[in-house]
Amino acid sequence: MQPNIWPSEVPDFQEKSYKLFEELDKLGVRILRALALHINLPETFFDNLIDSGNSILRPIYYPPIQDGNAPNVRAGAHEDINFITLLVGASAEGLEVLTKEGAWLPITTHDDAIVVNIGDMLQRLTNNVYPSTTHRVVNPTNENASKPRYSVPYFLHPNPDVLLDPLPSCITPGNPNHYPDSLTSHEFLQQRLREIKLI
Ligand SMILES: O=C(O)CCC(=O)C(=O)O
Ligand SMILES: [Fe+2]
Repeated sequence: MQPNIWPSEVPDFQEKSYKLFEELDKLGVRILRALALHINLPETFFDNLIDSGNSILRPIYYPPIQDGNAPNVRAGAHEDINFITLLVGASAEGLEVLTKEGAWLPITTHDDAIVVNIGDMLQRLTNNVYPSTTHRVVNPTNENASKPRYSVPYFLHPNPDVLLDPLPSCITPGNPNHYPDSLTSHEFLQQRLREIKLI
């Protein structure tokens, strides 16, 4: 992984970013505990699968769109690769999630609300019991269209050696194993990064 770039123009950037990273990481542990209980796993089941600091806090800058003919989509429909993603409110609307009915639902958060998306690694581990959230970012149609957009997702990743094979408790006659090939989280990540041509 590339080293962090710390802008010197913003005095407390490094300290505040680390603080945000740590707080989102703690929140992620709590959310995974709730997700574990909901599918009858021990509450702390995920705790030692995510304790090696493999997660990423990624500030994203979407440039302003000044060209009226530019595509309306800033980030195309996709699923995140990791366990869960925590999104603090972005600087402008635009995030949309795909509902079960196949409609795009705009998600606009205020104040201290945090959006939680399930990623493909959790989907795999739970044999689709927790399906990953398909989402995209569109360009707003109001005056925010011509402004840049900032968003800072926290991608909570399992440790690289975690086996992402479906948990036996998530395999039932009605939900047979969808992922018979054994893969570690590291192998899964490499496979996905190759698919999207990032490596
Ligand atoms: O910009 C956002 O609000 C979401 C970004 C996103 O979906 C991603 O980076 O995977
Ligand atoms: Fe995403």
